[in-house]
Amino acid sequence: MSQIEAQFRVVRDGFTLDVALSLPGEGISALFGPSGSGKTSCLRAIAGLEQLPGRLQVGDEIWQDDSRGLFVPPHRRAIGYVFQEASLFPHLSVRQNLDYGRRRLAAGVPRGDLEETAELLGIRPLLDRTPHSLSGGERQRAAIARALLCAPRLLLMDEPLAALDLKRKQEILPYLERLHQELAIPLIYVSHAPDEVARLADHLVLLNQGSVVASGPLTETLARLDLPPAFADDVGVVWTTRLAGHADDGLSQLTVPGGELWVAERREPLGTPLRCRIHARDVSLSLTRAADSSILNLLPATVEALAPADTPGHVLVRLALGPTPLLARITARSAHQLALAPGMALWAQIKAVALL
Ligand SMILES: Nc1ncnc2c1ncn2[C@@H]1O[C@H](COP(=O)(O)OP(=O)(O)OP(=O)(O)O)[C@@H](O)[C@H]1O
Repeated sequence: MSQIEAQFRVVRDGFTLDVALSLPGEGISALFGPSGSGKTSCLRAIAGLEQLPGRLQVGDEIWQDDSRGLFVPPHRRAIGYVFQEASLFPHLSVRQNLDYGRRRLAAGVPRGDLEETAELLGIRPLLDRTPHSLSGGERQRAAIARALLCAPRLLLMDEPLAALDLKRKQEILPYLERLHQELAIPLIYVSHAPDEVARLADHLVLLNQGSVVASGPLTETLARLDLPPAFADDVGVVWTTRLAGHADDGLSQLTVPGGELWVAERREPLGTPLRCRIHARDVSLSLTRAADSSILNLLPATVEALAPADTPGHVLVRLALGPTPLLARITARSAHQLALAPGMALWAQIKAVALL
C-alpha cells in the first residue's frame, strides 16, 4: 500500500493540534511524545472516532477531505483499533469475541483465518475461555487478534501495553515483533515508552505540544541533534544489526553497515536481525585506537556534526560509521581538547550495548 497522508488542525481549550503526517504504507510507525502532545488525538482522527478539521488519505482511499465535504464514518474505514485496555465482550468466549468483527464484514471482504491468527498471537489454547479468566497480557493479545480479523487495511494501537505490568509487557512484546514480521498492512503505534518504540518501530514521528517535531526512519530520526529537551533524556541510536558469528570465549558478533559489535553470547541462528540501543552517554571518543582499554567495541568513525547537549557543559557529537549514525555525549571541554570538527576521523568507544 502506498503512503498514509494526514493533515489535521484544531484549536481547543488552549491546545492547538497542527500536524501533517506522511507515513509509510508498511511496517510500524510510532507516534511518540510526552503526555498531552496529541498522539491519541491524531490516532482517533485517523480512525474517524473524532472529526478534526483536515484531510486523510490511506493508500488510494480518501477517508476525509474537508474541501470536498468528504468524511468516511469510522465503521466504513477498514481499521483495526487496539486500545490501552482490551475491550472484549465479557459474556462471549475468546473465540466468539474474535469471530464478532469477522462476521460483520461486508460480503466479498476476505475473512482472516481465526485459528491462524490465534496461533500468531499464542492464544489458541485460550479460545474457549472467557475474557475475565485471562491475564491482562492474554486479553490484550486477544484484542489484537480480534482487530486483525476485521480485515483492516490499517492497524492502530494506542499504548497497548500501558496498562500492563513489566512482566506482562515483556510477555507480549515478542508477539508484537512477530506481528511486525508477518503483517502486510501498516501499523500506527502510539506510545510514550522509548523502549517499546526502539524495539518495534521502523518509522518515528515525534510529537510535542500538538506539533510534529521530527519524522522519518527510526535510526536517522533518533540520531538527530536538534530534538527538543522533551526527547533528550535518553538520547542515543537504535541499530538493526545481524548476528554474524560466535567466538569461543562467550561473545557473539553483530554487524551493521560500517561497523561491528561484540556482545554477550546470543543463541539465535546466524543472520538473525537483532536491534540494539546505544545511548550517547555510553559512547566516548579518542583520536587513536586505544590498545590499553578494556572496552571491546572500538569503532572507526567520522565526525558529522556537533551540537550542545541538554546537560550543561556537554555536547552531542553525531558520528558516521559508513552509512550508520552514532551519537556520543561528551563534555564540551573534551570536544575542545580533541579539536573535534566535522570530517574528522577518530575512534568511538562503546561502553554498553542494550540488546532490545
Ligand atoms: N475532546 C477533547 N476536547 C478538548 N480537549 C481535548 C480533547 N481530547 C484531548 N484534548 C486535549 O488535547 C491535548 C492532547 O491530548 P491527547 O490525548 O491527544 O495527548 P496524548 O499525547 O495522547 O497524551 P497521553 O500520552 O497523556 O495520552 C490534551 O491537552 C488534551 O487535554
